[in-house]
Amino acid sequence: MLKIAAIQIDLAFGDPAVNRLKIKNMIEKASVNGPDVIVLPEMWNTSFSMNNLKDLADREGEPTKSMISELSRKYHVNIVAGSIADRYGDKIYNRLYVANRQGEIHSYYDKVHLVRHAREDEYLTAGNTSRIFSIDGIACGAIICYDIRFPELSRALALKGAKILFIPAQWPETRIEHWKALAIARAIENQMYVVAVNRIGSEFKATFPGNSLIVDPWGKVLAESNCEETILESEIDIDLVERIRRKVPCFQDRNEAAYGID
Ligand SMILES: NC(=O)CCC(=O)C(=O)O
Repeated sequence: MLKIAAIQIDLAFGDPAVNRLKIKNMIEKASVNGPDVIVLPEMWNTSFSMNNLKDLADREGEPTKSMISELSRKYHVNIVAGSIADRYGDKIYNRLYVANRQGEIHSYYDKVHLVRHAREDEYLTAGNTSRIFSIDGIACGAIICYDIRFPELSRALALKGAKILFIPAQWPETRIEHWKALAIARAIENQMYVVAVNRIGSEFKATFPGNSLIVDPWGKVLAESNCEETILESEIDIDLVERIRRKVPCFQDRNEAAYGID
């Protein structure tokens, strides 16, 4: 069994120092119950403070990487460090880092689909690949928020062997039905666990209702939060992935030749 702890919080707009402190405190709090994996929400250092992003974003992952590395080592826990605004030269990525229990940052993922209707693409550089990473020997993948609308990306991760899909987000209340339905759909169609972590609070005209979810590969919601600051916890049985893939063998019945996709 793998114990998941998803951190659902409000974020301070454009104030990385305040957000870092909050994240640190929440990781400490979550660690009390001995989780195997802690998961953080999207763009938790700066939030979507786009006009100031060049100044506020991390530089090549710092100081976030050092902080996450120290905390994962201290609490002997894997951390899927949500995503942060991360500047490399002139480019800023919406980037997720992964740390293991030894404090090694061993993988990262850059949000592939930027929200054009919210002008994310004017400030951020999109990623161009999906990545598999290991958590205690289990193949996992991550996508970020809007990426959930593109089933091809989650499917690519499933085909590469992912058994757990992590989805940090800042998903607004106005489209919350989509969030829940899509999280469950990604779990069912790929027969994998989905850990979908949203924030709460509000920014400009958007309100974020939380509704973080942990969904099993059958589509059953194991844990769901409402609109408050919380640590959403669930234990997951990774063997269930194979049991369900044997019972309903969709992956064996795929017919790529018929799909007409290169
Ligand atoms: N931060 C996001 O990617 C928001 C995505 C969203 O609101 C939507 O897809 O709807």
